[in-house]
Amino acid sequence: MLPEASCKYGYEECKATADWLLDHAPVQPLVGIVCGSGLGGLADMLKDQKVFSYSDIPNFPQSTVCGHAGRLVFGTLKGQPCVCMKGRFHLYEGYPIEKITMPIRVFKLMGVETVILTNAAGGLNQDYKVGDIMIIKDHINLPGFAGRNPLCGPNDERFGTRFPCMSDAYDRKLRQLALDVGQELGYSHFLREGVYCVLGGPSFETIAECRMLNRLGADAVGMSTVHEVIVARHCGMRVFALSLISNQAVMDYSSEDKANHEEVLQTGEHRSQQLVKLVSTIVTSVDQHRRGESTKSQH
Ligand SMILES: O=P(O)(O)O[C@@H]1C[C@H](O)[C@@H](CO)O1
Ligand SMILES: Nc1nc2[nH]cnc2c(=O)[nH]1
Repeated sequence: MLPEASCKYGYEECKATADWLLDHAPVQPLVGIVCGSGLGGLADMLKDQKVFSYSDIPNFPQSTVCGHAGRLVFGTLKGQPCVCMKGRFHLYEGYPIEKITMPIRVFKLMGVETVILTNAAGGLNQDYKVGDIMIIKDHINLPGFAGRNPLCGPNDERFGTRFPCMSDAYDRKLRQLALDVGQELGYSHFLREGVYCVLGGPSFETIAECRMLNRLGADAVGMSTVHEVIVARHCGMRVFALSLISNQAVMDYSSEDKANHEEVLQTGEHRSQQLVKLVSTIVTSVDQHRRGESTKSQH
């Protein structure tokens, strides 16, 4: 017997949402940006904005977490048409995993080619400091080990293949571009490259869990991004992702430190200017890169 098709957030619903947005938006976006906890300021960099409340968008989930405003912002960045999610969805909010990632498929159906994801994360790597920005080069999908993968269930070939590759999930050229841009901006002393591990949350990790994750090869731990990355790669979009190290994961039994959401939001505020500068310069360069590629292909 075939498994029951769970079509609640399937192709037709994503297409209806994408069509509705395209009918109402001022631009057709090529770049999609997802703002992490406390990083909603990234949306402010867009010019000529048109803002939609998630509650007004057909089929869209609602934000329930402080630091996630629940607004979709369309606009341009140096002429580049963009869409920015000011607020994302997390497993711990109680949403089905395919609902968390539904906006990524809506991005795809609106014509987005490159997705830039940001998050706040706890630093596991002992060389990292609070306020560092980590370019994600790879991930560990811990919920995926237990079968929680957004691609579980019937595969819709209109989005992508049944068995997508993930060894190249984080675009190498965009990572290099970010390192170059970071160097030009004088950010190299707080720019890192590392491995992000997703957990379900909402409780923060125990000391033993942090030690284990670090030994497994994770440099930072969080509660998001990976599911969105898997869905974005499944449907062929280019992915770039950043973690803001918002707090140091507690790894020492003598420490009095306690992870908390207030610190996460505060670090976002402190680093927001540099993060905006970094992301906006990358987006502008992505455009030049794309134009360069299309000029090349015409010759
Ligand atoms: O949406 P992100 O991954 O930035 O949010 C992180 C994980 C939790 O939602 C929250 C914990 O402070 O921040
Ligand atoms: N799981 C997890 N998510 C975070 N988001 C921001 N900081 C943290 C953290 O320390 N752990």
